[in-house]
Amino acid sequence: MTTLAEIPARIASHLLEIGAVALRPKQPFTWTSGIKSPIYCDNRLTMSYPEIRELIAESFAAIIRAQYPDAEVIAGTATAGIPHAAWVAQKLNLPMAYIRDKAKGHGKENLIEGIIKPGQKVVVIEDLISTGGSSLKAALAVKEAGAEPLAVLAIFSYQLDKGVQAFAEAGIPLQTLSNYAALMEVALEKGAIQQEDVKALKAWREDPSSFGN
Ligand SMILES: O=P(O)(O)OC[C@H]1O[C@H](OP(=O)(O)OP(=O)(O)O)[C@H](O)[C@@H]1O
Ligand SMILES: O=C(O)c1cc(=O)[nH]c(=O)[nH]1
Repeated sequence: MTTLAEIPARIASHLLEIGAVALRPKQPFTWTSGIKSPIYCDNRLTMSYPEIRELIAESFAAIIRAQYPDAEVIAGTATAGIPHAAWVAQKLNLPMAYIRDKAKGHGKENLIEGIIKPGQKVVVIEDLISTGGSSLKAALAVKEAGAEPLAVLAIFSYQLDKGVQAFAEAGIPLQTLSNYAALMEVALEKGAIQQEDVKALKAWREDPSSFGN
């Protein structure tokens, strides 16, 4: 049995094992925020591993049962949060919705798909937090629908100052199953990265916006 305290290392270890974490310092990745980064974490790969996605869903569900027992809707962020939200909603026998990054340009032109009613308490499920921009936008959409975002839960956070501050300013609780610190520790232990990689990543994290420019 895994205790809650073991989850960050266990999830980090799984992400490394399935090749979700890529380092590419010489050919930086472009993140959704426009930030150039020597590291990319593709949590979407967890969908393809039933035992890992089950651990993720059960961990999210345990947090919601313990801390947000009033949750009435589980809402995924499009696209990578959607499957995890579906598995959590199924476990908790709660309604599920998802929130697009922008309203659909045709059909019903919805931003939110599924039902979120005014006054309902909503937990937002995201796969990853970099700047927090995407998930906070989703939480804002929940508010604009007249509902209450109780928290954002995500699989992984880079723990960047920008993201941490954005959540604090928005007054929305953020909880993640794993994070950058746990990933670095496990990756060093496993020999997946070397001390010099950690040093280079540290320099990038201190000023991510100017990296690769
Ligand atoms: O915290 P942020 O700076 O907003 O970055 C994190 C977001 O970026 C990724 O989504 P992406 O835009 O790549 O879209 P996807 O979910 O459709 O893959 C990820 O799934 C998060 O939603
Ligand atoms: O910020 C992003 O766009 C981002 C970073 C990352 O490591 N993984 C991901 O899926 N998106």
